[in-house]
Amino acid sequence: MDPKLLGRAVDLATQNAASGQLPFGALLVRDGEVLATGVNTVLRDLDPAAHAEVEAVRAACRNLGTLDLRGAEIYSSCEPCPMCCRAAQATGIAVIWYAAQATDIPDLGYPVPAPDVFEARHATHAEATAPFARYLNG
Ligand SMILES: Nc1ccnc(=O)[nH]1
Repeated sequence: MDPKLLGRAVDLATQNAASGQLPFGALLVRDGEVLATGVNTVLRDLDPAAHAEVEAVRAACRNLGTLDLRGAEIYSSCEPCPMCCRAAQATGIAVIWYAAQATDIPDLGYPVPAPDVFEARHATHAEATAPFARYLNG
């Protein structure tokens, strides 16, 4: 953990807030090198997935031309949500360092309230696995 990098993530969040965006920022770092940064652009882009951490992961993948970010870590201004953790995990990232805790976040007027129970529901379909076969068989 490099406290300077955590400070840079917090600074990014403050700058983002100064431009009217939600107050979150993140750096993606490997071997002490900042590979990418991200800020929350959910409001500007009307994109509910545009969290700072996700934007940093996207930028790093684009910059490096790979989906493999193993060995990298994220420094975030704030505790990451499950979506950001999974996006980072999907690229091989194992650690997100964060400054503010979820309990520190005041009511920002966003996100909308989540349902008490969320379900991904299975429905039987005869061709459900056809896309996989098509992909593998060309
Ligand atoms: N940690 C975070 C919480 C909410 N939004 C973000 O972009 N990041």
